Amino acid sequence: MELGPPGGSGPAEPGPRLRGLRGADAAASASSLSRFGAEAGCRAPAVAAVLPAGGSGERMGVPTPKQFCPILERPLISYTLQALERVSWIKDIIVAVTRENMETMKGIIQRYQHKRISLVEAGVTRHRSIFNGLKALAEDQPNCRLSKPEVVIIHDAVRPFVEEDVLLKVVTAAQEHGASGAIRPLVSTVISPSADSCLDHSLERARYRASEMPQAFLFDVIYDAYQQCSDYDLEFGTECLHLALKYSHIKAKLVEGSPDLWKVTYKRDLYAAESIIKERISQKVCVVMDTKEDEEHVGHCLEEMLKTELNHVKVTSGQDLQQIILEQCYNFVCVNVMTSDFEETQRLLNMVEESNLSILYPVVVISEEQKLRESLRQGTTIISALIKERNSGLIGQLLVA
Ligand SMILES: Nc1ccn([C@@H]2O[C@H](COP(=O)(O)OP(=O)(O)OP(=O)(O)O)[C@@H](O)[C@H]2O)c(=O)n1
Ligand SMILES: O=C(CO)[C@H](O)[C@H](O)COP(=O)(O)O
Repeated sequence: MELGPPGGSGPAEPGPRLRGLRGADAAASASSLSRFGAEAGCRAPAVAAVLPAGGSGERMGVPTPKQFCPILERPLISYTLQALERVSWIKDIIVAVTRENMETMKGIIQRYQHKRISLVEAGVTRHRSIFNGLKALAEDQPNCRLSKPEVVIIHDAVRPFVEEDVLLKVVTAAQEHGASGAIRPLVSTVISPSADSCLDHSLERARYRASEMPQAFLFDVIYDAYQQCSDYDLEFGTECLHLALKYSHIKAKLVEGSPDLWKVTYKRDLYAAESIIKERISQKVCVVMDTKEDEEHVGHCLEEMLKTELNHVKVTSGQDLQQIILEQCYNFVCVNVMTSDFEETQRLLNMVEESNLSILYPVVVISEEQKLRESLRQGTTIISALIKERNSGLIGQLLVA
């Protein structure tokens, strides 16, 4: 078992530019847990998360385990970690990975500057991987820098679209009921075949639900259950809520989850995940103008036109760039009207690269006011198409219209 930040020194700290917003985010996020807790009549608990990431992804049918498969050039697991890291009240994130993928995982943590992560060795089944994660959090582990949380979230590494609201709901429900999990309506009816592959019986679909993730538990409830459960459970079990019921006699509170909580399982799920990510990061675009006056002319018109295609369009001067990057905008359009030396554009490129997230940021440069004025509609169509398509071959390119 490996504990503590991977790679000795752990992932690099964010630069001072990034710290400000994260601090503000953290405060807002932490208070959301206390507020939520207060509304539900509970106090904010200490929370950690365990992410099983030790599978081989057989059903995906590709050699790389699915959690390491790239989506827009970034490994799937990195999106899941990012989703959990955004939630500042999750103190520790324990990821279970196989020994052979330990270095790959450390590389991902380093590359994407993931925080609050500890690695443990995965087991041969999902339940065994989760159990290893829980053991790392239990108080009695020697040389362990982690402390036992009151509530532990369990979430598959291959469910990247988990939002803070559902995490809050399962954590608060776990605090009250001992266990909680996200559910979804069934898409297909569940039937039971007989030995000769004939229908034995079918279930009434409306009465059943699909069990999804995240799930949350009072730590002692789920840890006790894992300590008591049989080898058969650890080998063939698929449901943590069931272990809490069977061994700790806790009936989990079920919480309605969003459709995006599904588990990436087959190859087509990677394409679906990519589409969702593209859709999300295409919604915000920042148009950087090189002079104030232009905002009233080309910039203003461009902004208005882009708004017909994209949700959030913000025109800014180059001075505000740092703030825009802090707000995690993923698309920049530089309009160089007054100059042709691309100084401002180069500054933007440098900042985007330094922010270490550049892989997701296409940069589009439109030059020459006259041309842009003449074909504003065409320019808008090209810009929106580039942003929505996110062809990796165009990332970081200077496109001169
Ligand atoms: N020994 C295992 C098996 C699975 N998992 C993790 O459990 C989660 C959900 O499991 P599943 O979707 O079944 O993943 P795989 O086992 O990798 O997929 P498959 O069943 O297709 O092989 C995944 O994040 C997976 O990495 C794990 O930590 N340890
Ligand atoms: O949905 C789930 C929770 O109930 C689990 O993700 C699922 O049970 C994992 O099982 P498997 O690894 O066999 O796909």
